[in-house]
Amino acid sequence: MYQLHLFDTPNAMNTALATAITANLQDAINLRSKASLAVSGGPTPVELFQILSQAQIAWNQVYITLVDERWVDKHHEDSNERLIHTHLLQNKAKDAHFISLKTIAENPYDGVDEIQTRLQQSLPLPIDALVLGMGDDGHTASLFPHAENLYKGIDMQSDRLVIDMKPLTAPHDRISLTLPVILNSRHLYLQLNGKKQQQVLEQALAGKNINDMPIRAVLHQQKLPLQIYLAQ
Ligand SMILES: O=C1O[C@H](COP(=O)(O)O)[C@@H](O)[C@H](O)[C@H]1O
Repeated sequence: MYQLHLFDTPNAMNTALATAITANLQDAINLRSKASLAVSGGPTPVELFQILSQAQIAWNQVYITLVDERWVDKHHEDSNERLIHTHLLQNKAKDAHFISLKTIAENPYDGVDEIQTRLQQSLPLPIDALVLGMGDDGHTASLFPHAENLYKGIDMQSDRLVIDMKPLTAPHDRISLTLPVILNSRHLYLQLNGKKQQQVLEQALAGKNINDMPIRAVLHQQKLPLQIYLAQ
C-alpha cells in the first residue's frame, strides 16, 4: 500500500517532505508531549536534514534515531551518526535528543542487545515519523538482499527492535531496525532521488521476492500507507 508524490526537483521534494514530517512531529508533541523520528543515512537525505533542522518546533521534545547504522567509528566518513550530527542536529534542531545505534562493542552482533535495551528505554514507540531510503540493490534500512540475518529482520512476529546485519552487497557490518518496528510507525516515508532510484522502484514494484529486494516488504504490505517522495 503506497502513495506516490512526484516532484520536479530534489529541493521541491525535500521541502514537501520536511513539511510533512514537521507536521507529524508537532501533532505528536501536541498529543503526547514528545515525538520520535527515525531517519536513514547515505547521501540522499542530506538536504532534507538541512531543511528540517530549521523547523520551528520544540526540538527538545523530539527523540531522533537512525533506521540503520554502519559499524564504523562515529567520526568515520561512512558513519550515519556523523551525517546526522553534521546536517540534522544543527540550527533549531540542535536541542533534539539523539539515540545512537552504535556501541563500543567490536561488532554489531556483540552490540545489538545493548542497542535494543537503549531503544526500549529511550525512544518513544511507535515511532511518529520514519523515513526510509533505498539502495540500488533494493535494500532498505540495513535489510539487505540474501543476507544471512534477513529472515530475522523481516519476521513480523518478532519483538526485536534491531538486528545485526552482514550485507553481501555493501561495505561494513550494520545494525538495522526490523520490519515490525518500521511498519508499526505512525507515518512512513520513502525518499527517492533521480532516474536510477525510480528504475529500482519500478523493478521492486514489478516483483514479489523479498529476498531479492527487501524494499518489497515495505512496498507490498497492507499495514500502513507508505508515502513515496520521488524527485524525478
Ligand atoms: O547504506 C545505506 O544506504 C541506503 C540508501 O542510501 P542512498 O543515499 O544511496 O539513497 C540508506 O537508506 C541507508 O540508511 C544507508 O545506511
